[in-house]
Amino acid sequence: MAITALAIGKKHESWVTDGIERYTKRLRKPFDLDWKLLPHSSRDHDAARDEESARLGSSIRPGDFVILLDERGTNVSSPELATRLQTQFDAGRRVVVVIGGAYGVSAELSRRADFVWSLSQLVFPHQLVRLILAEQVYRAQEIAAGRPYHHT
Ligand SMILES: C[S@@+](CC[C@H](N)C(=O)[O-])C[C@H]1O[C@@H](n2cnc3c(N)ncnc32)[C@H](O)[C@@H]1O
Repeated sequence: MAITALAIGKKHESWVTDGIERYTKRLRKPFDLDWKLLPHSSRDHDAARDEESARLGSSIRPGDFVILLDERGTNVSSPELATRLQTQFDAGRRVVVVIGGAYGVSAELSRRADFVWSLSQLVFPHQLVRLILAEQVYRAQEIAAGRPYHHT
């Protein structure tokens, strides 16, 4: 179990590192986030997207529950996210969250997703999406545990 976050770009940039650390270090199983950071493609646009998507896809196993972050997906509330994650943990599935690179992900990788999650219709830089993901997973953990971090 646990959550694997797959992202393009070998490191967290300095302007988001503190924030990502702040939340990641507070996570405990099964909500702990295991960051797998993959290199950018040196190619252009569609070729970069396809190469990066192939790399992201090769880190996904057949039984994984794949959440793709994409602004064209579905919005969920934080309590609903907590429930969705807990359901997958209860089923014994590893959750993999995919953050695309500058050009998003291929149609093939998109089809593999079990859930396409939109944070907003606004497009965010992928480094900022890492930070939002870390905070939302921490929030989901606290909601699932019944602790008061999330005020409704
Ligand atoms: C700069 S965006 C790429 C946007 C690009 N237009 C595309 O075709 O997907 C990089 C990645 O950040 C994530 N992302 C950006 N904004 C998002 C949002 N509002 N909701 C969910 N994910 C988002 C997605 O994973 C996206 O692939």
